[in-house]
Amino acid sequence: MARLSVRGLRHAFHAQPVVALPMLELEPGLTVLTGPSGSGKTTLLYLLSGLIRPQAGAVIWDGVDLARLSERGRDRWRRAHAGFVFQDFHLLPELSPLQNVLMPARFAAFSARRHAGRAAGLLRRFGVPDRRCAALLSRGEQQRAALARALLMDPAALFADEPTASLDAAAGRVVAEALQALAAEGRCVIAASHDPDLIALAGRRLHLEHGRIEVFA
Ligand SMILES: Nc1ncnc2c1ncn2[C@@H]1O[C@H](COP(=O)(O)OP(=O)(O)OP(=O)(O)O)[C@@H](O)[C@H]1O
Repeated sequence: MARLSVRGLRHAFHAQPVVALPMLELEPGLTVLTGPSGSGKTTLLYLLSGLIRPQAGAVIWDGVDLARLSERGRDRWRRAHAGFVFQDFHLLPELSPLQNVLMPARFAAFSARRHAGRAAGLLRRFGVPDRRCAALLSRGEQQRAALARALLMDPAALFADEPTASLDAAAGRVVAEALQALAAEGRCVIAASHDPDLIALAGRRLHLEHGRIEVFA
């Protein structure tokens, strides 16, 4: 079970403060980051997942401070502990859904064959049909395939940037409910979103505005 502690987190672009978060403790559950465009939601997601190193402060996952790791160390941490879902899926359209889901295994010590059963199980779980290539999936199916890919290595932390923004309301609700179910299984799921359905399912909301962050339980 993942636990996140943030202390004195600050990050600025061109001397313009974007993220200032003195303290945050997160246990497994669904947390949504809200706020107007440009308020720093994506930047905060990147800081919490170690994609960028903060200029000040600590981002501690289960005792490991990502801010003290090298870029390679953070890469290694992400491969073992983090999954990512993006607004536009980021699937490779010419590969099958199964091949897409297996992508994270290419860096793993085990061969892709060891992961094939788990990948197929995840596609079944999210109701993604077997097609010749991912480009033939509906948008909702593509995002569910992306969710399956994010879960291949069974990460304790799942990060999602506007995961329902490219979907219609019905497909978006399916993805939002899947994120809630994944959080209920003991993961820290952190999603930036404007989607009222997803926000309504969150156990916690962080609202970003003018560099300030308010926490709503
Ligand atoms: N690499 C960068 N270099 C310079 N400025 C950046 C960089 N990344 C983000 N910013 C700036 O930081 C601010 C916050 O951007 P960010 O993408 O985190 O906001 P957001 O809340 O996710 O916005 P949106 O909802 O539009 O995606 C913006 O003013 C943006 O222009």
